[in-house]
Amino acid sequence: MVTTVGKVPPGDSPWQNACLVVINGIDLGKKYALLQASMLVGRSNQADIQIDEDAISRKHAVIEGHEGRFVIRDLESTNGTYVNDCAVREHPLADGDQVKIGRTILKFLTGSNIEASYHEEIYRLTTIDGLTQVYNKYYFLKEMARVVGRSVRYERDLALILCDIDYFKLINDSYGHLAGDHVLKQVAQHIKRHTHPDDIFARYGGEEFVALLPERSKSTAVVVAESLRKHVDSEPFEFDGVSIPVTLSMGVADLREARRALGERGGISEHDSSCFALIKLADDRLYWAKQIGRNTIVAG
Ligand SMILES: Nc1nc2c(ncn2[C@@H]2O[C@H](COP(=O)(O)OP(=O)(O)OP(=O)(O)O)[C@@H](O)[C@H]2O)c(=O)[nH]1
Repeated sequence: MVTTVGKVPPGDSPWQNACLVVINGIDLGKKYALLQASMLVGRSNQADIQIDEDAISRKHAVIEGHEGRFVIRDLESTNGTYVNDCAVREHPLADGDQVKIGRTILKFLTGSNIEASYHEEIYRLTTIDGLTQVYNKYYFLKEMARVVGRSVRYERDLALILCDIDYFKLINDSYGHLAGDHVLKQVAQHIKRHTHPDDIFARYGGEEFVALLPERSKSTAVVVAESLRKHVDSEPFEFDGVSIPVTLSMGVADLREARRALGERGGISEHDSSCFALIKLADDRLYWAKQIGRNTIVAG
């Protein structure tokens, strides 16, 4: 039997219908078609999938394709290769799997309509944060404008919680970036569990999250925030068998007080400034929560 290793001519390849798309990290949205029987992933400029990131080894992993099946193999890299958050030495890839090397996440796509899947994925990238899989800031601000408009029109309550992980840089520095990423994902899941399906919750920045609570007063939002704060404070965050202490600081505000602070009334045109005023009020309070010692909530 003769096995041909090397470039497969486009059009003849059962592998042309597979690719990796960067969903987190440098070159977001970049697509790598898996056209060769063996593709090297690493920092080296010899790599077929070259990712210039410190946390990635020069020859980090290899993806091998045979008869439409793909396997990823770690090449004894320093920081490991992960598939769907599990460290792997060698692992078959299935459609939708997320491969993480260093800070980069690549999504494996395969199937008969790879272009459609790819465009769907690109659309997801405009609304969903690749690391935490919750909404991103772009989506949040768009939705917030809509919800604020409705709350003003019908004079309904609307509260906002802005939440920041304390000393997150120290977590990265002490336990490594992979541990930091793990904490971000866990915190996102905790917030999700503490919010209502009608709430709009997003990753707002590096280690900052935001939740908009329609038809809820500030006092209700404070109860939600306090329960979340306590939960995260007492919950063990574990990564690679190591326990990481995590706490949150939060600023809480509501639309009525934000609009009072703005000194405006009625009309459509000021929705943008109402959004801005609400975020600013919560952000000022978050700043105070940090100043007075962290692991706390400021709401007024
Ligand atoms: N692991 C990881 N780190 C990130 C990510 N995004 C941002 N960061 C890091 O988050 C850190 C934020 O640090 P700072 O803004 O100094 O805040 P902090 O250390 O949390 O300090 P306080 O907010 O004052 O308690 C920076 O070191 C960023 O590099 C990410 O996606 N993953």
